[in-house]
This record gives sequence, structure tokens and C-alpha cells, in this order.
Amino acid sequence: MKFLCYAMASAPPQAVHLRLLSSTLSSSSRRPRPPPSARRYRVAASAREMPWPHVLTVAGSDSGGGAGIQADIKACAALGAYCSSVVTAVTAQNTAGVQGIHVVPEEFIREQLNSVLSDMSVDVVKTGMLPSIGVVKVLCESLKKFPVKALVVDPVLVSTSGDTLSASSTLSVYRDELFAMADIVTPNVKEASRLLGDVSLRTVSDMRSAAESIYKFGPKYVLVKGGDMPESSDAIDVFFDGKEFIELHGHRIKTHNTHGTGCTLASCIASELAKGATMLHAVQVAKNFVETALHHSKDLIIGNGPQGPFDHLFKLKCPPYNVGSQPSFKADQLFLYAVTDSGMNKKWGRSIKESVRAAIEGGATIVQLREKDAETREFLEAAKACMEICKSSGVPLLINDRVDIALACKADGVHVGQSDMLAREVRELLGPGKIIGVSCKTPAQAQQAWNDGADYIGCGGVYPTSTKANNPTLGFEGLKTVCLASKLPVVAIGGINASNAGSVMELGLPNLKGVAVVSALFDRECVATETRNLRSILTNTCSRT
Ligand SMILES: Cc1ncc(COP(=O)(O)OP(=O)(O)O)c(N)n1
Ligand SMILES: Cc1ncsc1CCOP(=O)(O)O
Ligand SMILES: [Mg+2]
Repeated sequence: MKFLCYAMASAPPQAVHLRLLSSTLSSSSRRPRPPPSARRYRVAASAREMPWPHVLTVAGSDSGGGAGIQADIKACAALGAYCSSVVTAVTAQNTAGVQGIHVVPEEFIREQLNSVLSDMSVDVVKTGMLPSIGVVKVLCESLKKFPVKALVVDPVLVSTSGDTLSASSTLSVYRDELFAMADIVTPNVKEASRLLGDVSLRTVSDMRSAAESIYKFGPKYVLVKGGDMPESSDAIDVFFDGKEFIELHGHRIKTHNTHGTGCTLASCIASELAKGATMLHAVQVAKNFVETALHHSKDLIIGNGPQGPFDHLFKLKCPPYNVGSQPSFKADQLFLYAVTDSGMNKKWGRSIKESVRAAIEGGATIVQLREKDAETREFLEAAKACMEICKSSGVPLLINDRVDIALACKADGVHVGQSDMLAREVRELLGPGKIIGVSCKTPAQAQQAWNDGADYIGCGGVYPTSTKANNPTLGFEGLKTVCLASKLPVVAIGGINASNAGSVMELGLPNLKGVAVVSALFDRECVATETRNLRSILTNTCSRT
């Protein structure tokens, strides 16, 4: 493999076309521009009011299209961010490895950076292949001149095929200059090891120490990715914020199509940050995205080499992901969560559909079909009918326990408990666009729900209840402990009714977004009236507190 890094002054013939390209583009970009009055700006006022989250990737081109700039653009597009690009190197690459590298002259990298950063409002810069000390320095200078909201540094040192992508001399400038400006640095274990002088990293505890050492170079957060650690069923990454270590467990997908996962993960983090997410949330979304994309691409065959690319735009080919009535979950939707019960419906001679229609009429903000005794076919028919009602009212519909029913009726999500299917498996089946709720009674369960990519947790029983057998009562103390520990929004459940719902919300607990209710809505004569009454109690309480 050739690693060509030519200085402008002594460029051999292979580099000449780059110099020519550079000067051609430079001179055309310096062609006299029309005076401002004659220029037509295509950015309308409304576009300025609705900015598009913007990620600039500074990375190398992968001719095979699986990694580098190409992966970055696809990842940002998949997550709804605009992606501009500064090309640092052009690689001749395929699924077998890297056959050649042609480094773009530093001055032309500076020119690309200037072009983008001086004109467009870039939110986040994400770096990939930075082949030389000079390139890293040019980037640092540009970032000082044009500050952005966040900098995501993926220290691409060696390709997954084992080819060197950045001269070893860059290590010191990475550590001493770029890391200090970074919001997050995302090395895999091999890169972390090289950054730390080839220390051996074999265990999760080693990864923690590595994260701590890299943090000392100055980034605000470090994510050491454990995908390359020896075989285990989990892919564990270590996230460190300077105080706390969080182990993020992912499901290891058995596939050869992993080329470009690092670039994609960092670009997803950058996209989420550009949209305004917190760092931990951005990392979690990115991990889920990569895992889901690998799952959907596990049997693709592109190229003859050992490591193939994967499909970033898998969502376009998976209709169920696009048809939920509620593509993005908002925690406020947990405010009044109506959970149906087949026994109660039978007792009052109501169909599931009638119950759901009445709850929505009364002001339920989210509905769960908890039909423990229903036959599958009958349940599915009812669920499809409820989806129609919920879609037309903009209220999300979740299915209790039954992922199969949720998929078949294209529900907005699923709620699972501690003895149901694991949330991370539910996520794998439902994909990233759906809502997943998990019942949690302890901080550890709440942490696991977060790690598994859930959207909210249900916590209870807050009060004793006869609706769910053998369900321990947590009381206010238990609810408080879980709410304080949770990184996800929480809905309280268990024995909640019109006379105590106000007291639950008055606790003012962090993350507590609402109450989930079964019998106080559905074991009553008029579901709509009960729901309306409870909604007004909650609204009055929350407007006072
Ligand atoms: C919102 C909400 N919270 C908790 C539960 C309970 O779920 P689970 O523990 O799985 O028990 P079952 O409902 O399946 O009996 C819930 N359904 N909804
Ligand atoms: C499903 C569930 N999970 C914890 S408590 C509970 C039952 C809540 O029912 P109710 O609102 O009738 O007490
Ligand atoms: Mg359950």
C-alpha cells in the first residue's frame, strides 16, 4: 500500500493533478463575483428561521463508499442533518483494504475549510482521517477562526483492515492540540492503545483507565469503543464525562459488513449534537443507529473482501419504520397515559376500540393496549382499528408485551416489563423510530433501560393495586429513588386515581412526566368522563407547581 503525503513544493507527478485541481478550483473561486446587489440569495427568510442542523465532516474519501466522507454524509442524512465535507485525502479502497492514499495539500484543505466555515453556519465539526501533523494544525487554526458549537473527534489512525491512515507523527498533535478543543473523542480500543503509547487494553476495566487517560488530554467526554474486544455477546463501549463511567451495552450483530461503523457512529453523534441533544443522548442514539443499520445489512453482499459496507438508509426499505403516527416521541406525551384492560372492557361490555375512543375523547395523551387475555387474531384486528383512531387524533398507541402485534398493526411502540422481551431486542425488531417503554422499580433497571435504547420508563406500583397481581408497592420513596436515577422520562403507575394523582405530580420529581392509569379510567361506567376529570386534575396541579 502506498502512503503518499507530498509537500506542495516537491510534489512528484502523481500529486500534480491535485495541485492542478487545487489551483483550478482556487482560481475559479477567485473569479470576480457580481456585486452584492446583483447577487441572488436563494436562502429565504423562512429558511433562516428554520435552520437545518449542519455537520461539517473533515475526513478522507473512501472510493468503496463504505467509510470516510461517504459514510459521514449518509449517516448525517439518515439522521436528518445537513452534511458539508472537507476532503483531507483520497483513498483507493475497497472491501479488501486500502490500496493507496493521496493526501490533499494542506493549503487546499485550508481553502475548503474557509469556503464552508466562512459562508455556512456549521453547528458541529466531525473529524475523520487527518493524515498529517500539518492537516491537524490547519484544522485547529480554522476552528479557532470559526468556532462551532461542538467538535467530535474520531481519531482515525488505522483502518479496520489494518492499514495506516494517519502518520504516527500526528499522535502528539492530536493529543496536545486537537483533543483539547474536542467535545468528544471516540477511539476504538486499538486507537486508544496507540494514543496511549501502545498500552495493552484487554478488559472493560482497561477501557475505563484508557478513557480516563484520554480525558486528561482535554476533551469534555471520551467514548472508548469496545466493538473490537474479544468475542462476547455484547459490544461494550465506555463513556466517561470526567466523573462517571457509563458502560453502554450494545448487541453484537454477527456480520462481516462492519466497514465504516466508526465514521458512522461519530457522524451520528455529531448530527444529534447539531440537533441540540445532550452528549450521552447523542451517543446512545448513535449506538442504536449503528446497531440497527448493521442488523438490517447483515446479509448484504457488496465486494469480495472480508469487510463489506452496510446500509445507512435502511429505513427507506423498511416501511414499518415510516408509518408510525408518532415518528418522534416527546416526553410530555406521558402526561395522562391510558392503559386498557381486557377484563374491565368485558365487564363493562365495551370493545377495545370503544374504550380507546372514549379515553382519547376525554384527553388521554398516550394509549397502551394491555390485553392480556385477547386471542391474537382478534387482538390484532382491534389494534388496527385503534391505530386508525389514534393516528387521526395524533395520540401515540403502544402495545403491551406483544412485539408481533405492534409490528403487524404498525403501532407507535411497545411497553415491556422486566420479564418480557429485553428492550434492546425490542429495539432491534422495531427499529429506531418507535417508542419503547420499560417498567423499572430500581435505579439499576432504569440505567439498563437507558442503555438498551428505551424512550421512557414506567415506575410503580406507587400505590397498592389489584389490577396487577404480585406487584410490590414502591410508594413515594421508591418512585423518588427511580426518578432521581433515571436518564429517561418517567410515568408513575399503580393505584393512581382522581383522588391521589395530584399528590403524585405535586412531588415535583425530576423526570416525572405523568401518570399511567388502568382501573380509574376503564373500570368505570363512563371512560370519557373519568379521563376528562383526571386530565383536568393533572392540568390544575401542574399549572400550580
Ligand atoms: C406505563 C406502564 N408502566 C408499567 C407497566 C407494567 O408493565 P409490565 O411490568 O410488563 O407488566 P404488565 O403490564 O405486562 O403486566 C405498563 N404496562 N405500563
Ligand atoms: C400494569 C401495572 N404495572 C404496575 S402497576 C400496574 C397496574 C396499574 O393499574 P391500576 O391503575 O388499575 O392500579
Ligand atoms: Mg409486560
